[in-house]
Amino acid sequence: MGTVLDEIVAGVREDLALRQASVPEADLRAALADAPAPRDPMPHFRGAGSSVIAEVKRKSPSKGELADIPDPAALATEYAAGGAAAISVLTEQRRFGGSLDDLRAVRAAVEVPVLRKDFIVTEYQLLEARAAGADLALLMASCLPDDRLDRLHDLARELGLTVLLEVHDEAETERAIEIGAELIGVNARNLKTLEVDAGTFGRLAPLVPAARVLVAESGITGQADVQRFVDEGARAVLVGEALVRDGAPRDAVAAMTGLQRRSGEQR
Ligand SMILES: O=C(O)c1ccccc1NCC(=O)[C@H](O)[C@H](O)COP(=O)(O)O
Repeated sequence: MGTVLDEIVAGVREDLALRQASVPEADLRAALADAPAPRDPMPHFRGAGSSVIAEVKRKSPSKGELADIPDPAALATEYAAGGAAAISVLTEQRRFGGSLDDLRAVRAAVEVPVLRKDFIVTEYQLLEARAAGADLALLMASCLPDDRLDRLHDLARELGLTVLLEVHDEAETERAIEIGAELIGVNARNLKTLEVDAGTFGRLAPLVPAARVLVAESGITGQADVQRFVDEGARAVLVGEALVRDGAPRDAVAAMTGLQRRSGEQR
């Protein structure tokens, strides 16, 4: 039997085949001419104190329904007002309830860079991301064999997308370093078992050269968690559930933003 991740990716591929049948790749490439210019999130992540990538997330395989989000643009506007450095939009439909329409709506509403958070396994999905106005795209080492990760990483950069390259163990971290990823996300959630281990970041961060920007992802519930990851070397945190469940998302983002490392050199 396959893992949850295998099942998600299989669904993603089925939905993708339908979209590819209705919008040929050539049309998508032509649409890129009309896409807004990509915005660079790196200066913000390299600034002083913690940055927050605030996520629009309706539901998840690990938790089921999280929040009713009828207007993702309104939520993103609150996040941006709280000081979010970027907005992550989960565009996977079956298990997370998202869409590229969510991403387009968010992109039109905020000035901060927008991340397409999905299970990207083909070139076509990167073209879709850019055509919809994404500034960043997630690539997950756990979903992609070496040669495919290399190709997608190269194409993303050609398209002007900043890649958030997600890792969960030592081998994936080595690959991310080798490939030259500037922005490396350490996901505390094991996507095969869905277990969250907050110790993952502290174990992997020392393997990563200081010039790369580290993002701590998943299971972050508030300021204390952010402070812990900042102390361990994170420049940014990616937060979904805690923000979508919070009645005051603007304040919640503000509380997680700008925290300084309490000891040691800033990465
Ligand atoms: O969130 C899940 O249950 C999940 C399951 C399988 C694959 C991916 C999954 N989540 C994607 C993410 O990486 C998170 O949405 C993101 O890191 C935010 O996590 P959280 O703050 O814990 O909502």
